Amino acid sequence: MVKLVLVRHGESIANAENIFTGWNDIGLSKRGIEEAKRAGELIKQVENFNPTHIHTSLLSRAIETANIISEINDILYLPITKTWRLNERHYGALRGINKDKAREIFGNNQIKKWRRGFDEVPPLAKDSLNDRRYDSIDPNILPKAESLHQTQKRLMPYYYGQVASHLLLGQDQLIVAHGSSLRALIKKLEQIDNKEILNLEVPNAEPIVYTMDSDLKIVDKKILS
Ligand SMILES: O=C(O)[C@H](O)COP(=O)(O)O
Repeated sequence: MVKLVLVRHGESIANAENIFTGWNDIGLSKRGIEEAKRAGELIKQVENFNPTHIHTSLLSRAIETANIISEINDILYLPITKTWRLNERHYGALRGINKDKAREIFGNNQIKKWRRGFDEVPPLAKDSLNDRRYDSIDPNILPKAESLHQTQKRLMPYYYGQVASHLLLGQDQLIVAHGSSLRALIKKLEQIDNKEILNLEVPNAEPIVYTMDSDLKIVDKKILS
């Protein structure tokens, strides 16, 4: 048996202010730092979880959470990979807008479709991000907004290549990422259909512990809170 643990970052300053974030790089709130510490303590109590690698995004809120969890678990020495493929879904032109304000502008139904639907793409950002953390990525594949489906398409090659490959060797893995990038991954891992995914929420800093068999079939799932 092998374990895969998924954690959404602790509350960010934008989460606290109810603002669409996506690829905007916003740090943890004070509460988010405490939540990350608690997630670290919860992970410490998972029996037989000995990760060999940590995977996170290029966004500070996830990196900070991964660092706090690593410190609490005495695993700061482990290799940590930061990849845009684990970034939050790109929220396009919605980034920076208060979610209640967006409901007033676009209507509740449309906002729900953009936030929780599988194929709905939010309105595109006007410009590509001018941010050197993305310099090494082909500009043709850098998104200006993403549906959950598109997020899943850019994430899964990383999961199969860099995470599942270790799990198949019996090496536990830890992923610290975001609400929608984790929903995209969970949808695939648990084969959740396009209708059911509307109801899946991934709260901040509640570790999800999967135990998998040698074919990476999920035999147990626990959400720690
Ligand atoms: O990017 C964001 O705004 C949040 O991380 C998650 O968005 P959501 O509340 O629509 O899931």
